[in-house]
Amino acid sequence: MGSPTHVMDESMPTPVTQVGRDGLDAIVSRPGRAVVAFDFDGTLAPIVADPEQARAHPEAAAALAALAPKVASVAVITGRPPGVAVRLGGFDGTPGLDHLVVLGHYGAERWDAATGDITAPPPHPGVAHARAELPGFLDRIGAWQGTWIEEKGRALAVHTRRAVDPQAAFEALRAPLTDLATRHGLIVEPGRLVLELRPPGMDKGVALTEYVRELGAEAVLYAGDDLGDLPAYSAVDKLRSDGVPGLLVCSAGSEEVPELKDRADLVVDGPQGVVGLLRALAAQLG
Ligand SMILES: O=P(O)(O)OC[C@H]1O[C@H](O[C@H]2O[C@H](CO)[C@@H](O)[C@H](O)[C@H]2O)[C@H](O)[C@@H](O)[C@@H]1O
Repeated sequence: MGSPTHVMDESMPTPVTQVGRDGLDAIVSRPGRAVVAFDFDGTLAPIVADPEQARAHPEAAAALAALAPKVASVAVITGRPPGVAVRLGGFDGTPGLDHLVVLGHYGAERWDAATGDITAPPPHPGVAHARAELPGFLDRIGAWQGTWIEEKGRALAVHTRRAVDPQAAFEALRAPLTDLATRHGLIVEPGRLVLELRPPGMDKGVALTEYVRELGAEAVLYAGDDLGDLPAYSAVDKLRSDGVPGLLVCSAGSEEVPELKDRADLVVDGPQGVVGLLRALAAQLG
């Protein structure tokens, strides 16, 4: 694959791959049959050291709102609890986003703007056990200073961005946290300097595929930046092979996760580039 197109301005870019161009053509020619879906952190929201301080790019909600009435659905698919993504994104009550869907916790929970309701399965008992064990466990294994636990309700995220050597701190935790997660029937979801202990059985690929099927969509766009977005990338590949054209976008604001760039049809410069793409697409759809 060649070097993907980078979006710097707000003209509609040309995807570097033929399948990506076909995906974009399908979205533009039948927008009312298209689902456009976005990851939150790193894609709609710039990465910051404290997850609670993260906010969607200041123009993201308006750009999503300009696009939403022109397509079948705009969705946010995130590892965050859906209510947190809605709050940090400023999505609730935004005119134009009255049908936004947020698939949170990698698709395990769903928030519908139309009702304001969150639907969620029962909690996994392993999370409570892991929660009780985790602080002492991190002390015992000598986790790097600056390592901290984000309480997510349905999951626990161990962050290393605040350590002196975040990547070394991350690598040192990977195997022991995988052991702990396995003992409690959980999986480890690696992300950008974060290892999340969460229930198995759902990922962004399953969430995206089910949503596309639910709507009977005939084209799909997915934009992401992190390892947790790779299942959604694979889902778009599979949908394409099943006859649903798709466009894969990588929000590449840093070199933290190089894995997505090579698989993307289009690379944009972080959340600012995603906002530019949203605007360009909305303008093209008239
Ligand atoms: O699926 P996403 O929307 O990308 O959410 C994945 C994780 O995002 C958050 O962590 C990331 O963003 C933080 C704020 O910018 C940053 O400090 C951290 O290093 C990143 O990994 C969130 O805190 C996690 O719970 C999500 O799983």
